[in-house]
Amino acid sequence: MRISVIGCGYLGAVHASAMAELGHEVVGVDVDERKIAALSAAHPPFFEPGLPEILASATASGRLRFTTDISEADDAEVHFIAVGTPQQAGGGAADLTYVDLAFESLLPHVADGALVVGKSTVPVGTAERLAARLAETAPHAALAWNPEFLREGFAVKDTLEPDRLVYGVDRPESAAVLDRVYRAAIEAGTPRIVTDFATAELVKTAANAFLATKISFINAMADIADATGADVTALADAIGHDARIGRRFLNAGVGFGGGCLPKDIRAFTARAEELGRGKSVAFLKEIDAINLRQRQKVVDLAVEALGGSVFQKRIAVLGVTFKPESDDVRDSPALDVAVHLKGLGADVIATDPEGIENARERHPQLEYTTSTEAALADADLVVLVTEWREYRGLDPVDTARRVANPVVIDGRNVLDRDSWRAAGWTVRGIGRP
Ligand SMILES: NC(=O)C1=CN([C@@H]2O[C@H](COP(=O)(O)OP(=O)(O)OC[C@H]3O[C@@H](n4cnc5c(N)ncnc54)[C@H](O)[C@@H]3O)[C@@H](O)[C@H]2O)C=CC1
Ligand SMILES: O=C(O)[C@H]1O[C@H](OP(=O)(O)OP(=O)(O)OC[C@H]2O[C@@H](n3ccc(=O)[nH]c3=O)[C@H](O)[C@@H]2O)[C@H](O)[C@@H](O)[C@@H]1O
Repeated sequence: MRISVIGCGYLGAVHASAMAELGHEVVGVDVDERKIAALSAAHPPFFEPGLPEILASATASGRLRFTTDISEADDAEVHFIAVGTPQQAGGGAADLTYVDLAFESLLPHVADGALVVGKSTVPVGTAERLAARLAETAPHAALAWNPEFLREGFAVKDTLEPDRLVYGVDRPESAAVLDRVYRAAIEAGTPRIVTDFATAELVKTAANAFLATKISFINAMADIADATGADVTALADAIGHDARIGRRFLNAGVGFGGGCLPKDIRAFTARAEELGRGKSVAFLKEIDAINLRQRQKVVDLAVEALGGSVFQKRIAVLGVTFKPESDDVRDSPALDVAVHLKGLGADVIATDPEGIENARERHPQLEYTTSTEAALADADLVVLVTEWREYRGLDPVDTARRVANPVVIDGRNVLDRDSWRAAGWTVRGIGRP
């Protein structure tokens, strides 16, 4: 099929490449010339495992090209909209400017019989509004909402082998078109839910709200564990054995960040308030507050570990991205902690395998190094805030020799406390003695 993907960021670049990998003819469109130049040269403009390989093979096959010229989307049968929906400046609601602009710029290029498919995460009601606009200007085309559930770090696999497909449609023909797009996944038995626009939009928001709630729940338990000497990791293991609860997303620590969970729960709250249903999701404000307190907790632990002040103390911050296997620093708890410690007068040196460039762009005031050894050298305190494999795998004996003072705050509860303590370290975790 001929497909266009409007917006080639973390979601769109992977989607476009994956669709071409599946055999479709794909054009990726973005307004960012640098991004398009990089993608056209088969260089991913961000770090995502597996993307370089499929981008290279799809580009070489001739089935994938990138452009800043939206008129090249003209002959596509399916147009995916994958532009950003960030948090509005000065409020919690989603900023739909990019969706609206992309949609308007696409309208003159929508052929009769084409399907416009929203992938961006939007407030419920958006699809209905855009469908009405489409009916005015391209009455022989249709709209669908097909939310995306990929995780950064696993984006390629999640796109090629999704755990479910959700189609929000207003006519059966649209579902049939999407079935052709996702034929491979459907033949592999992927569950598919065909529903209306509002439900499809809400499925996405609800899924992210649930995941955020799960993380804040365990972080709330970690706080009680801290007050009582209990161990939140053992608690999570024990409740996680109950299949109704499940162990995944019960890792206590510095909390959730990224370009999605934080802004999505705020946008959901704002939309529910607009609908007069603010009370129903008021708990999400508490989920957000618990999450942000985790960042402060790690900073407080650092101050405490250094005897009440971090002023002019050398602190090695391990990790700046919001999670491992990504270079994304959007709303990153790790970077927030580093910035906060710097603000308290600490001599912070932050390191990360992939995120330094993005971090430096946002916070040039911090000192960065890509070398873990250089970060650790003569540190008065080590703060692990993104659980990259290389930090989890640090040898406590060797690491103790590099630092000035063997004290570590394990902001992700990933270090083996016994072996670190046996090597002379003072170890502080989150919700663990
Ligand atoms: N990043 C992720 O893991 C996931 C993101 N999403 C949702 O997907 C959407 C996109 O997110 P990301 O890819 O992370 O954002 P991003 O910021 O990485 O990418 C958005 C892209 O859209 C481009 N763009 C903006 N206006 C445009 C226009 N008028 N025409 C063409 N391109 C335009 C930007 O230049 C940028 O490259 C958001 O709604 C997000 O919530 C959903 C699931 C996963
Ligand atoms: O809408 C989106 O963009 C995506 O948001 C999340 O994906 P992602 O942001 O890539 O990352 P997650 O793996 O969900 O992690 C989010 C944050 O939660 C934190 N987290 C995760 C799990 C956990 O147990 N504890 C915890 O603190 C991570 O460190 C990270 O900061 C969802 O998992 C995806 O399904 C969704 O498509």
